[in-house]
Amino acid sequence: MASVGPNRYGKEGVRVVRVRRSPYNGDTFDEWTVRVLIDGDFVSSYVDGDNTKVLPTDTMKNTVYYVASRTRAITIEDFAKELVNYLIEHHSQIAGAQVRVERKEWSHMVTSNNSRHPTSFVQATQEVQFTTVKRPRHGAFSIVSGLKDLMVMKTAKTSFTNFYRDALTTLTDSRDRLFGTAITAKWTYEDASSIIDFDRARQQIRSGMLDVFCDHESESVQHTLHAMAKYVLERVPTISQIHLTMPNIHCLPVDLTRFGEQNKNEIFMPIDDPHGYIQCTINRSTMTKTLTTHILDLSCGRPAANVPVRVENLLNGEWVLMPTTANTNTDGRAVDLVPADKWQAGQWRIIFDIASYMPDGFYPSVTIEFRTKDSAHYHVPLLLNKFGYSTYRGS
Ligand SMILES: O=c1[nH]c(=O)c2[nH]c(=O)[nH]c2[nH]1
Repeated sequence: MASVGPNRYGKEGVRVVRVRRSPYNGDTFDEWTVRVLIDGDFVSSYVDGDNTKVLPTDTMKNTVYYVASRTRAITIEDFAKELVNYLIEHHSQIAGAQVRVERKEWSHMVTSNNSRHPTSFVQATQEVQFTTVKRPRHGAFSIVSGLKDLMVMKTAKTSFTNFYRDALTTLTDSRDRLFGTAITAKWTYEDASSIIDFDRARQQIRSGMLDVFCDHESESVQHTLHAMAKYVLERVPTISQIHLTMPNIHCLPVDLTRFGEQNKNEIFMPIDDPHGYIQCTINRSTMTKTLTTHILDLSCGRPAANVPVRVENLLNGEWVLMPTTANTNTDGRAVDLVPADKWQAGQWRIIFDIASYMPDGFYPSVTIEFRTKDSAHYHVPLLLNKFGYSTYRGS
């Protein structure tokens, strides 16, 4: 007997261009490619050829255009969330939906007199941004976002030495090779149902990866990949995991002695294939914990979600803002508020910006100052109502 296992279907490659018109600030231009997949009560369509519950994939394509025309979403993640919700809310036979959106970067053209042209755009990079947003009918969103084809190269601080050797090893140590790769990064949001500024997170992740790539004293692709992922996890608290793929696009020095010339490490031959291929997933749970907090709203006995939190350290008599800024999640928590390399014994303060959470409260913001004796994990919560607050050293 044959039985139908997991199945899903949908539309792939729905291409959408969206122009948002603004006579004052100039237009915006988005190019998205969308894939919609649904699962649910569809076994009879496979077994009996019964199409009565089958939402045509052609209708799914139309739904993409319809939701695109109505949405106020700026980010691909928020658009994908709306599309998932629309499909689940309008079709009772759907048990779960997932939407993938890929976005190509078009930016305003800058003309030769250095002004941003309001209605002309250029695609200056091959880089693609993407997201996959999923939700079961009775469950929470999960969101994995990323970018691919981010081409980078470094010509210094890159070696590969002291590697394992056997009888077939011909590679020699190199202390001054080139390191070129096309980065693919995929990260998972910890609490995808909370309000997240997805574009800001993507920007922080992208620039964090590139900062590390530039300055890292690389012993290998593996070594730099890990440093990039760790740095990003420490600075972007809304993500719980990052997966990086970094092919090693070899550039081999050309032997110029055949032509009576010396190669001063300047002339290389790029090799497409074969190439090295390095992948690794780094999870937050395997990392050192630093400072965490949570806010409990005592007026209703519930966690206070989406409250902006920042941390400062007293260094040489001045308060220095830490690079990690966070909003509390739906459990009222904010984790890893300080990057591990900055977490040390000293005087610290957490500033909770509660004005928007409690607009009629007495305190627009609360600052909690405390001293740490070491770089162990500290948990400093805030218990809050409209007219009072308290705190304690938690664990
Ligand atoms: O950074 C590298 N990692 C490797 O695993 C490897 N293997 C190799 O031949 N060259 C390199 N380079």
